[in-house]
Amino acid sequence: MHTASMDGPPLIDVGALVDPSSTAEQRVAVAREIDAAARAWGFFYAARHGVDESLVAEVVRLARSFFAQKEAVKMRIPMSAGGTAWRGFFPTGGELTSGRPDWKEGLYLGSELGPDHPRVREGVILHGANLWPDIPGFRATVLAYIDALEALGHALMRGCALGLGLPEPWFDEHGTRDPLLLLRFFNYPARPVPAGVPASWGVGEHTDYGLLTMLWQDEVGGLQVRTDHGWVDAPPVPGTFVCNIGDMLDRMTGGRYRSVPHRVAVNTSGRDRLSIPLFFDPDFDTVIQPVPGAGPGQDDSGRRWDGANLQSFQGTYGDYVTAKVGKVFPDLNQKLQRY
Ligand SMILES: O=C(O)CCC(=O)C(=O)O
Ligand SMILES: [Fe+2]
Repeated sequence: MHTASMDGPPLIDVGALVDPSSTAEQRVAVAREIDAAARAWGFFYAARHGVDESLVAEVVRLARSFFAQKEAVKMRIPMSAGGTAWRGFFPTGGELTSGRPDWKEGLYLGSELGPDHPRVREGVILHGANLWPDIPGFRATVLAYIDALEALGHALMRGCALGLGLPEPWFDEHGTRDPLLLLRFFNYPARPVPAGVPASWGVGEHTDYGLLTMLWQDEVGGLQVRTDHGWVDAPPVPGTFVCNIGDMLDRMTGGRYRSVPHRVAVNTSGRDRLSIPLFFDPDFDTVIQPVPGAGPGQDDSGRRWDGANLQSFQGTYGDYVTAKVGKVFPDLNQKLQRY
């Protein structure tokens, strides 16, 4: 296993997991590397991931053209218009990750569900239609990207299953048949934090809620990962996705695969930083249960950013994420309380 930087998360060639002609032996070899990285770091870089380079480049171009618009144009699709589907644009300072505003702006997207979808009809949070900016090609390209990353997510989860000694399709049959997919475009402005705005981070320390996050980042850098020996950079590596384990996979594996805190420094590079995470999460109705062979997880509340004992969580993924969402977006919380 080579490392992406001297002492950053490992870089893994995941080609065998996405290549239909690979052998079981080749896939097991990749799974072993993912297993080691998920235990030691909770993070790895996925190289040779099979997502078309030109599709990635097109998404990046569209994301940049979205953020380059005037604030008033971006505010034509504010998150407040997305309601409980949790879609749309929020301006810098609009998201509170660790109770403080983050110095970033973002566009929230996800699987496109029409008004007749049963969950949309029921008003289930995080489900619904996107708010599309008025930019040619935006919708088709974003939806193609979500599909491509969904395929990669399933492939990486099959690698996790193999790494855990489970049958390859184990997660497909236990929670990811219809995964919750959330896509975000983030712009960390070069513009400094104005005096009086209490923003100390691009994104404050947090863990991700679901199973697996696949993040594209540009060449600016700023992502940091917590280790037992302090914070370590996860610098940009062209052609890769930074992948990290979320809370639910930590819970399901009894802490064997770790959902590790990370954060993004305020951008002082002099140019804007773009990042694009895709959150590959369990089906909303999945009751989160330990995988076969998972030991009893240890209470890790003393180490966790939110003081929660993840291993004691009982319920569906929907229960978990609903409780979290309201803390990050106070406006949405008010809606949830009414809901
Ligand atoms: O922008 C990044 O590099 C990381 C963002 C992140 O951690 C998140 O959105 O959960
Ligand atoms: Fe994150």
